[in-house]
Parts: sequence; structure tokens; C-alpha cells
Amino acid sequence: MYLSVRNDSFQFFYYYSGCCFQHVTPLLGRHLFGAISLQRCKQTMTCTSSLICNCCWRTGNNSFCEAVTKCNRNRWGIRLSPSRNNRKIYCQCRSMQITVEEQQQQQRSVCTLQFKNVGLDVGKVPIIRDINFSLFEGEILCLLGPSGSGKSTILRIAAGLTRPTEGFVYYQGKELIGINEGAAIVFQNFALFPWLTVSENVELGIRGTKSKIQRKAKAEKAIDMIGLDGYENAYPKELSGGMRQRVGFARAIAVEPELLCMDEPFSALDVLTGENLKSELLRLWQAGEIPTKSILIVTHSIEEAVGLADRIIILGKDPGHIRSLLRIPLSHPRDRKSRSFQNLIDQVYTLLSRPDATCLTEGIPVMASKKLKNTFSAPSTKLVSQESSKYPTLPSVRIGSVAGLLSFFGDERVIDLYRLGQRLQLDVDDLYPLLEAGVILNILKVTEGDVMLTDQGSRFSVASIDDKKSMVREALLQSEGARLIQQIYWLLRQTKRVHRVPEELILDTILEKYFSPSESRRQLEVAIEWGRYAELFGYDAPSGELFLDEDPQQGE
Ligand SMILES: Nc1ncnc2c1ncn2[C@@H]1O[C@H](COP(=O)(O)OP(=O)(O)OP(=O)(O)O)[C@@H](O)[C@H]1O
Repeated sequence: MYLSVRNDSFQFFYYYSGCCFQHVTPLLGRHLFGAISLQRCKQTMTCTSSLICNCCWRTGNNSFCEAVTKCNRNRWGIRLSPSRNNRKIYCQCRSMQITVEEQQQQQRSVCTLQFKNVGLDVGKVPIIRDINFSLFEGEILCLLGPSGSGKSTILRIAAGLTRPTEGFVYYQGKELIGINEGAAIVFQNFALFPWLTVSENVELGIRGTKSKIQRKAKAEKAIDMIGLDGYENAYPKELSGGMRQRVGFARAIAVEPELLCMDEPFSALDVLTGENLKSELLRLWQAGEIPTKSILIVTHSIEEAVGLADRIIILGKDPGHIRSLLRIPLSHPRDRKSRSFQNLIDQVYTLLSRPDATCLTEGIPVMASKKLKNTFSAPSTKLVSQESSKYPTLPSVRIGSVAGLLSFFGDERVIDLYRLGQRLQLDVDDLYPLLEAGVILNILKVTEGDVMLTDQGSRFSVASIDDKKSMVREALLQSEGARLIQQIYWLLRQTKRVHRVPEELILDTILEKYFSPSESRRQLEVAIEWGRYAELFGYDAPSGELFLDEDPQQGE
């Protein structure tokens, strides 16, 4: 059970037999007055005393009794404890000096959105699998993960724009079917209609049967709140990127959504504009100026996730799945230079860069590395191995870029991942594929938030071009992560005489069984690029055929 205090009321929430009950007790002066409405059973009861309020109600077979007591001046309290006989719940006094943080913490127990074993297949291609999480009131939850891990898909499912093919989504306790009327989305690319003014764009999002005047009033309020007043009649082309995204926010806020979904809302903006908008949004949210109860945000930026979120879900891919749930135990405003903030950044980097280690906990999270253990007192952690698909996804990078990465090591053998990202001015989403490729090629090793040059990597960085090629060739033929390239190479060696294979054959028989059509094409392009570098096979663009670079007889 928990209790939250508003200016004029106490709000009680508690759980019994798996159900959440809620009622609001008005507080007049220092007295409590009756009119308790019990949300779940729709009963309204009136209490008599101004100082001690006792009430009972019945829901089905369960009886409850409650007393709210003033224990001394300005200290009101309630504690419920189930008794053995006739299931009474008794109240006792307790200090109610509840801080804003406690209140937010408590509100989190009310679930806005819940994903239960959610999966999505498009055709035969699995996009996401076994997605389980809850989003609570008062909470900002970030979805973080590499490109293609299903972040936007999960967001679309939460907004009811995409229907999952497996599992259930619950919104406010009810199964979500169709569009989520309580949610609004802010998109990365603003998604404004260029032929409509700011005001018209914002009004467009307001649903329901409201009159034109009501819609206009709501739009104006949202426009004011987001700092766009004066621009009501401007067209999107007259606005800067930051202003356009403000329109995107105003449109979402005008709907008065309880759930605000944001798909990389700041990534198309320059850093300062993004930071400014982020802090303004955070201020509106914290001050309760927007009716939004929960925020679900997709981001590629670790710093953004650690800066904003109460919890971060880290996703893996092939197909998209939850690898970790991480709590950010910092209050706002967060000091980015603080040690705790920097530690969390390191930890998230570590989790993102170790696709082999999946860390899941039941309920609230979490940690996967030694460093994490220092920060969180998580009750239990179980490591599970990532389910491997037949062909691990090849990271979409050029071998030359991986080789270029080595030059940033200089004399060092080990570099902190986060610092490496900063040194290269790369987001984790850009750095991650480079590291993955380095690991596949056995030239890099990623451990505990650090990236380390292997012995092979040290040799590679000073090797001649020919030697580099043969090192890559050797690694590709041995590495687990390069199974696709090995399969193509094997196929070419098996074909009689000409040793040529049309790309369609590889797409149809190998790739499209495991990847979406666009990802299949991307995988083929990466395989060709890497195969060419290693001189394992080549590609003839006019005929669209892959061919063996050597005569297989010579190798035997
Ligand atoms: N309707 C669809 N048809 C085919 N493939 C799809 C469809 N929707 C998503 N996918 C694929 O599912 C995967 C996950 O897509 P999604 O956009 O959710 O990932 P993401 O993590 O948001 O990626 P990014 O960070 O690049 O936006 C991608 O490989 C994408 O190509």
C-alpha cells in the first residue's frame, strides 16, 4: 500500500488479491473528510468524523476496513496491515512527511503500460521476441539498443500503431487493442504537415468530438506551454529544426496524453537545441504542468538515457529482445560530471558492448558487470545466453573503418569505451558496430567497459596491406560471428566449374529466412564488402553474381 499527498487530498493506493485499489480523501484544512470513492468497485462512501475517518467496504467476498488517523499536529498517517480474522486491514499512524521523490517513487507502483511476452513477426521474419516490461506512473523509461533491435517497433506497439503477433499489451490494466487513445507520439523527423500552420498542425492531433473553439483553445495552451507563442500562424518551412520539434511536442501535449511516446525526439537537432528542449520538457514533466503520467522514449544516446530515465531497457537484436533492465538511481537535475553519472554511463556502455552477456532480473533490475555491482543493490541477477540465430548479424561497417579505429589506440592497449566514443566523437550506435566487427576479426576484445587490443590487433595495426588481408581472411573463416561469409564461401566452392552464384540465390535461400528483405540486402552488401577485402570472393555487379576469388583446386 502506499499513499501520496496532493495539495488538497490524500491519495491511497494499495494492492489486495492482486488488484489495485485507489481512493482519494479530500483534505480540508487539517481535517480529513469522507467522500471516498473506490475506483475499482465503483462504490462511493461517506465518512463521518473530521479527525478520525473509519470506513469499510466490500468487494466481492473481500471485506476491508480502514481508518485514517491524525496522530499529532500536521502529521497524518496510515499503514495497513491485514489481520487474520475477517480480513480486516487496520491503519496505524506514520509520519506523512513524504518528499516529492518518495511520492514519485510511490506513484511508480501504478502501472500505465505493460508488455507481456510480446513478439512481432513480419511474414516469417521475427522482429521482436519475448518483450516483457512494465511502465509505471511517474516514470521515464528509455529504450536503448543498436539499430534494428526493435526500439521503434516497441514504441509503435505501445501507441497501438502496430499490433503484435504474440503476447499481450495492457494499457491502464486493460488489453490494448487498436490505437492507444491515451498515448501520443513525438517523432524524430517532426512529421509536420508543411501546408498547415503551427496552430493547425497542433490542432490536428486533438482527438474526440471537441468543437473548433475547444480544439483551438487546447492547441493555444500547448503552443504557449512549449514556448511557441507568436508562431501560431507560421508554416513549418519558416521554422528552425528546434522550433519544428517544438511543434511536434506541442501537438503531442495538446492531446493531453497520459503516455508520451518519443522516438529519438532530439536526435535531429543540434546539441544545444536538443539539450534546451530536453530540459524544458523535463521541467514541464516534473512540475506536473503536463498531464502525462509516464514517458517512453527511444534513444541512441547513452548520455541522454542516463540523463533522463528512471529505468533503461537495453535491447539486443536478431530478433529484438530485452537484454537488461537498468535502474538509474539519480534524482533530477542530474550532474553529468558527477562520478555516479559517469559510472552509470560506463556501465551502460559495457552492457551495450557485450552482446554475449544478457542480464535479466525479475521485476526491478539489475547489473551485469562488476562495476554495476558497486552501484546497485539488486536482489538477484541471472545471466542467460543470447539466443543465437543461424547467422549472426554482420555489423554494417567497412573493414577499413575498423582498421582506422586501431590508430586511435596509439601506444595504449586498453581504452575506456566511453572515452573512446568521445575521442572518436561517435555515438554508441556508431561505435558499437565497429567494436563488433573488431571482435569478429579477433583484433579487439571488449571487457568491463574497456576495449582492448588483442595480440592479433597489435600485429594487425602495423601489418602490411597483404598481411592485413590474410589476417582478416583467417579470422573470417574461423569466427562464429562470420558464419554468413563462411556459408557463402562454402557455397561458391561447392558449385562446379564456374564457382559463381547469383545473389538472388543467397538472398532467397540463406538470408530472407532469417532477416527482413531490407536487412537481407544489407547483410549481403556487408558480406560482399568483407569477402572482397579478404579476397575470399568477389562480386560482379552487371550479372549480380558472386564468384570465388581463387581456384579451389589450388587451396587443396
Ligand atoms: N514492417 C516491417 N517489415 C519488415 N521489416 C521490418 C518492419 N518493421 C521493422 N522491421 C525490421 O525490424 C527491425 C527493427 O526495426 P526498428 O525500426 O524497430 O528498430 P530500431 O531499433 O528502432 O532501429 P533504428 O535505431 O535503426 O531506428 C529492423 O531490422 C527493421 O528492418
